[in-house]
Amino acid sequence: MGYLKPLDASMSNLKRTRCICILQMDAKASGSIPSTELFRKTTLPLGGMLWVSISRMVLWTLKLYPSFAVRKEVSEYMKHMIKLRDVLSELLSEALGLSSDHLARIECMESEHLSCLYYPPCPEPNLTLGLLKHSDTTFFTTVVQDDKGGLQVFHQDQWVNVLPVPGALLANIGDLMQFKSAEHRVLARCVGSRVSTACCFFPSSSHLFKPYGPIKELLSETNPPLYREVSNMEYTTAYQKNVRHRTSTLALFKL
Ligand SMILES: O=C(O)CCC(=O)C(=O)O
Ligand SMILES: [Fe+2]
Repeated sequence: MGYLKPLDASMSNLKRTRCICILQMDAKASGSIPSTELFRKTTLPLGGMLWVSISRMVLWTLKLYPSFAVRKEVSEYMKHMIKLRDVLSELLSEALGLSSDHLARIECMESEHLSCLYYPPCPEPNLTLGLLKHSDTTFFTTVVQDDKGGLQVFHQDQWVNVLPVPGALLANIGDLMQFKSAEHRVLARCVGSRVSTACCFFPSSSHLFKPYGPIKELLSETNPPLYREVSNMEYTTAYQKNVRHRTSTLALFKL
């Protein structure tokens, strides 16, 4: 990890991002269905139209050749991610002093969603971010980044580079775990593109309105709940509202 202070002051108010989500896939939905809505954010003023046009061409190519998005490798990758989720679920349960199947039983990470992100080179990386500062609205997310770097996590009041480690996966704690989720962002770079995949785990859509809250077995007089119960639907709705104002959503659910 390396610390990166000087850029931060000048970049903390940036609102422009330069990242295309080239594939979104819900692995449970009949094997693999590529989403046709592949955009993240397109808010570049200068040169933006050209960039958007190129992005649209990528979208059209994917629509014309949907098999691109359902390649065997993607399905295989998801199978491995699901196995990893099961192992992490057991390890996290045990680390909390619960039975190893506790988190699996409450079905808090039953669904998975894969995003493949493409960050094109940016002529003005000092004016644009690859991905704005955010926390994930998931239970947790695993990220694989290529060797270009650019991912940063907010730690002890500064942005810290998460340097790529060959063969390593990152596991990001998401908001639904209701610990302090890791705020992160991705820098834009002027030379060469960057790709990453983010595999998100969250409660299944059949539990959209199921309230999740502090685990009762872990509460005591000296360890009272810090957050109230919240459903995935309620949380996601609040998050989307808040993201526009760039304020913390977790804070809304604090007791
Ligand atoms: O591209 C990355 O390294 C991070 C992606 C990310 O944070 C996300 O998709 O939520
Ligand atoms: Fe993220």
